Amino acid sequence: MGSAFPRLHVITDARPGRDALGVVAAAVAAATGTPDTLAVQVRVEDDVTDRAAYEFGLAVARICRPAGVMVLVNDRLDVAVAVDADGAHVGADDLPVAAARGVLGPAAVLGATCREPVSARAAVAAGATYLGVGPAFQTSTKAGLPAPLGAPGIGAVAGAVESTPVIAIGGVDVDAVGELRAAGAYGVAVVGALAHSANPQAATSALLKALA
Ligand SMILES: Cc1ncc(COP(=O)(O)OP(=O)(O)O)c(N)n1
Ligand SMILES: Cc1ncsc1CCOP(=O)(O)O
Ligand SMILES: [Mg+2]
Repeated sequence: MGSAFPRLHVITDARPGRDALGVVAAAVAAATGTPDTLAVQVRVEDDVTDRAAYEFGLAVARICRPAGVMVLVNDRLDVAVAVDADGAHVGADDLPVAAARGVLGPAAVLGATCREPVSARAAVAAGATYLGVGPAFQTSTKAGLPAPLGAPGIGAVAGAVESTPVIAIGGVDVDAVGELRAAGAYGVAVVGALAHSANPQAATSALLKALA
């Protein structure tokens, strides 16, 4: 893994019947030569067993590690440790940020979901190294979310935390990257933009180019 924090976070599509590993392999192939531009976040459905999540995380790590691509694990810190991931991502229903930092240790990458400046500053103070902020726009891959923040809402959080990278998530496609970056987002996280693409490698290349 290189020294720069990745601007593109590809999150595995947790829905049944999806070729999640195929998308990961395509994304990693698109990042050949620039591995530190990409992170892959292992995200599974809540009802997936820890054993299955672990096996899936190992399979993702086997694709990412040889290529030098960062691996993060959503929610399940034990799985993150067990597969020797670079870090993890937590939200409101997961371990608190300070507790997650305690589990992962000082060197790990730790992301926290935030939607507004006050909780964003608190997450950084508690040990978050990046923030996942959204939904930026309407999304079809996660239900029950609050109203979209739009680029201005993303920018409000980015302005509140200054040097902590803000990763915009939710309904993000390549056409939205410029607007989100202009608002202050450091990078973006995507599920559907790749999972719904007929050519996830080309879609990743386009996102990486827009983020460069
Ligand atoms: C980069 C990034 N941002 C936000 C999220 C969402 O995390 P969370 O709010 O805990 O929701 P779930 O993903 O666990 O359903 C994320 N995973 N990654
Ligand atoms: C996990 C998560 N949190 C907010 S939106 C989302 C899913 C990703 O959104 P999209 O599929 O629209 O990229
Ligand atoms: Mg979560």
